[in-house]
Amino acid sequence: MAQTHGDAHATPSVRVVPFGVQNAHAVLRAATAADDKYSRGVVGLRTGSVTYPGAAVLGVEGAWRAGAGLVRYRGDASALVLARRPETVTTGERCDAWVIGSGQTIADAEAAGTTELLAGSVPVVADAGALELVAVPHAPTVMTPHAGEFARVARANEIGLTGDNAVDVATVSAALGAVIVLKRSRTLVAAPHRADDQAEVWSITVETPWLSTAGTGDVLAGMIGSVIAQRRPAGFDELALCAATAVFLHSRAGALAATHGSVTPHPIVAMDVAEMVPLAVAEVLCGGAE
Ligand SMILES: NC(=O)C1=CN([C@@H]2O[C@H](COP(=O)(O)OP(=O)(O)OC[C@H]3O[C@@H](n4cnc5c(N)ncnc54)[C@H](OP(=O)(O)O)[C@@H]3O)[C@@H](O)[C@H]2O)[C@@H](O)CC1
Ligand SMILES: Nc1ncnc2c1ncn2[C@@H]1O[C@H](COP(=O)(O)OP(=O)(O)O)[C@@H](O)[C@H]1O
Repeated sequence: MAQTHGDAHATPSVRVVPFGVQNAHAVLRAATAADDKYSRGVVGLRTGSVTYPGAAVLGVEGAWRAGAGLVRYRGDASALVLARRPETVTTGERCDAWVIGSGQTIADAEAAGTTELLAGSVPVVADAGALELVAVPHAPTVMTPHAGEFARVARANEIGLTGDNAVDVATVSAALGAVIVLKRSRTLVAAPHRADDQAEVWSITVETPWLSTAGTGDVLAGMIGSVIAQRRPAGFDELALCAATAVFLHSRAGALAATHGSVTPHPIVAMDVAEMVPLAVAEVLCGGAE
């Protein structure tokens, strides 16, 4: 995948485009009789740590629930991951996408091989502790910062921010040559663009504020890896579509979880969101709410 680097100091012209069910429908595909677990997509996670083993469990659950044919887990939380999801394979390195950094410090992410993965050719989803290790990525990379992490990434790479989120996400994406998913109540997804082109930024308004609960970002990172592994995107624009599709599914799953059993939305936990992802996938596959 060719990299595109813009001028980090230029203010790009940006068009914000809402990402909806039809966009997601064009990215996902249903399993067919010709499929096997490998053709369905293999996603690998090097996530979690002794301090945050739960992040690994949540990411693995998100990866399975979004439809990957096989999920590998390599890291410190194998016992917990297998207790929750015995389907997970804890050996092997061959994957269609990697997820790294959730539940890790920068040192944990370095020890887990982030640098080696970023130097490879398999797409990488860089979350939490892996974010500041992405300088000029070589692997096709999706970065998934929340607002605090986004500011830290910009500072670490000496990229000035304007305060306009759409402009800033396009600027950081162009400067780092990576897809950026800026997670908020309205999540923005930008792919690297040429400095002289208008940047298109996908926007997904998260359906329920109950999604603002610890660990939902870890679920999302696994889901993004899963959609990438299934789709095997050919370039940055498709990589961004995969990331936006996972954000859309995550938002729908959050809304389904928050209204499960009652019309009035209610509190949810991150695992509730992961458990509703298959229903969100079904909605998208049939092109809209059932
Ligand atoms: N069960 C598990 O294992 C879980 C594990 N987890 C793992 O924990 C690790 C730490 O992740 P984390 O996001 O809690 O801390 P971190 O990135 O250092 O941010 C700290 C500072 O940043 C800011 N800030 C934060 N959010 C912001 C926002 N939305 N919007 C704006 N600002 C925001 C805020 O700073 P302030 O604004 O207060 O100055 C805050 O004090 C990470 O590896 C993650 O994967 C979690 O996923 C939970 C479940
Ligand atoms: N007010 C809000 N309304 C809707 N969604 C939100 C809101 N605040 C955060 N979110 C979503 O919640 C998730 C939180 O992710 P993150 O900050 O990485 O949490 P964690 O690290 O605890 O997993 C993101 O998907 C984000 O878009």
